[in-house]
Amino acid sequence: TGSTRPERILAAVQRKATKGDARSVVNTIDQYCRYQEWAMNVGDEKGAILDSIVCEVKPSVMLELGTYCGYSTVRIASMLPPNARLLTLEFNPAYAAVARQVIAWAGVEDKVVLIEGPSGDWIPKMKEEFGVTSFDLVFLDHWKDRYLPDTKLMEECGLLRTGSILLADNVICPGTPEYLEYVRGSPRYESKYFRSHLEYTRVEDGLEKSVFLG
Ligand SMILES: CCCNc1ncnc2c1ncn2[C@@H]1O[C@H](/C=C/CNC(=O)c2cc(-c3ccc(F)cc3)cc(O)c2O)[C@@H](O)[C@H]1O
Ligand SMILES: [Mg+2]
Repeated sequence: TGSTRPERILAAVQRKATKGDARSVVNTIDQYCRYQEWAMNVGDEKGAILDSIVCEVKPSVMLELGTYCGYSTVRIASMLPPNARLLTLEFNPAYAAVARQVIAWAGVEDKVVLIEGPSGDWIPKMKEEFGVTSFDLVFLDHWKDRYLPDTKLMEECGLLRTGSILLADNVICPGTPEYLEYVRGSPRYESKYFRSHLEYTRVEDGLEKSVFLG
């Protein structure tokens, strides 16, 4: 049995990226996925928008839904101050195993808690298991039809406070129509679209930033 795409991405990181250098890991994955084989990382163009929002918000506690290979996990963690925490949820054990090694190679494991399992099970346990009061920033990048149910679940679990920010990837491609309709139509959110492109392509895509108003 051959290697999987995430395993090949990890091999590229361990071969080419400087150990302990998060930016080198990010650049290596972007290089590999642009010139060797495409993969569903948020990528360099949308990643720059993600960086600017993480820098602006300066979250103390952040949640990422859908770790995959850990590309955005490393990107975000490299922007966080030492005492900030990034919790990231991944339910595919093989992807989680790759992500743990990518996160370790980047040297950001002290800021990251990778939780293996489905968001639907873990979101209701965030307070009791991880001492989370509320999330300052949530990056949604998992199955697109789960953005809306998981947002409603976070609301119900009291994990969003006035000013909490949701940042959603792929609102155009593959698209998250129900989620967009909800956050753009709800009086409880102030939403803004950041136009960009699908990672490593010229296809339109973008990020939706939605501030929870309480
Ligand atoms: C129970 C399911 C919901 N809860 C979940 N809880 C925890 N982890 C979950 C998860 N869902 C999915 N995941 C994980 O997130 C990741 C899934 C991401 C889904 N992303 C996409 O489909 C995607 C797809 C594209 C894409 C765009 C164009 C195209 F032609 C082909 C693909 C681009 C992207 O940027 C994407 O993010 C995987 O690692 C998966 O195991
Ligand atoms: Mg994505």
